[in-house]
Amino acid sequence: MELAAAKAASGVVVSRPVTFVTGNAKKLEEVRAILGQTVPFHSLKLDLPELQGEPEEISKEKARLAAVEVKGPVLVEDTCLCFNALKGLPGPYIYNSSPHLLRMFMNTKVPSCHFICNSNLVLFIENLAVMILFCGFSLPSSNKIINSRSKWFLQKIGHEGLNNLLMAYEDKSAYALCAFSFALGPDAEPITFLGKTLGKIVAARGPNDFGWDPIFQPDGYEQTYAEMPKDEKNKISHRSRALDLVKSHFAEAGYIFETNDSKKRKKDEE
Ligand SMILES: O=P(O)(O)OP(=O)(O)OP(=O)(O)OC[C@H]1O[C@@H](n2cnc3c(O)ncnc32)[C@H](O)[C@@H]1O
Ligand SMILES: [Mg+2]
Repeated sequence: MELAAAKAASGVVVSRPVTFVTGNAKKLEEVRAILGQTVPFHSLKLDLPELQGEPEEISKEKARLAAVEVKGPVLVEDTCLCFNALKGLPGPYIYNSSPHLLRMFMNTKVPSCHFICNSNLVLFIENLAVMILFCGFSLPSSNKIINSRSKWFLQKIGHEGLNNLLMAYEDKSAYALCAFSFALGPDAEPITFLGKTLGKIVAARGPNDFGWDPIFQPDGYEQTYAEMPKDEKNKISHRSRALDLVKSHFAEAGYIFETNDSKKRKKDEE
């Protein structure tokens, strides 16, 4: 189906550059460095609701909504950090939760704390409650379940909290998953490109300037994402793997982007 869409798009004239919709400056920095000149794009911050579900579906729906807003070609991205011991959670919910419920929980002492001597068990129960709260809260909207758009979870429990979620498990393995979706316009079905990097969750090391980079150590490396030079992360990251597929798609589809110059030339020739 997606292949057919790509074939049908071959040689399609696109009237303007792709709008990469994101509100995350660090993400944008990496996308710029990885894509270079291969895909003509500019960026735009739009506050879009994010569907609850599988990463691919969240990303696709985000592209549909973005294309309607932009009325043109859009690229969107959704990134997850998934813990194998927790069957893939936090996953897409790494940054989405209800601030009200979370704040309520953070300010409430678990009653059983007074009676349980094993502090690891207390921590485990607290973590479990956090997981239930942040995965369980959703609002029905337009027949779809849409997450509360607030971005508090990572900020609230931090790197240490994310490590603590795995405290009761020996398996610290995890993966970073990136889902880009591209839609030619509001009427086109988005195409999704996935990139995955395997690794493990470690105590935070390195500069704290991009999300969970300090606690993710990719397999085969002694450094966390945060400790790596940027160009090294960009060679092996979930984002670069997904963007390699985006680049191949653009190369194969042969979209023709009209620039202001080419539009002017065409007008002059007429
Ligand atoms: O506007 P969008 O593009 O959605 O930006 P966002 O910041 O909401 O981004 P996501 O929903 O895709 O990402 C969820 C969280 O994961 C973080 N994140 C995304 N990519 C990351 C990376 O490569 N390294 C570390 N953290 C990352 C990001 O900062 C968020 O806290
Ligand atoms: Mg987001």
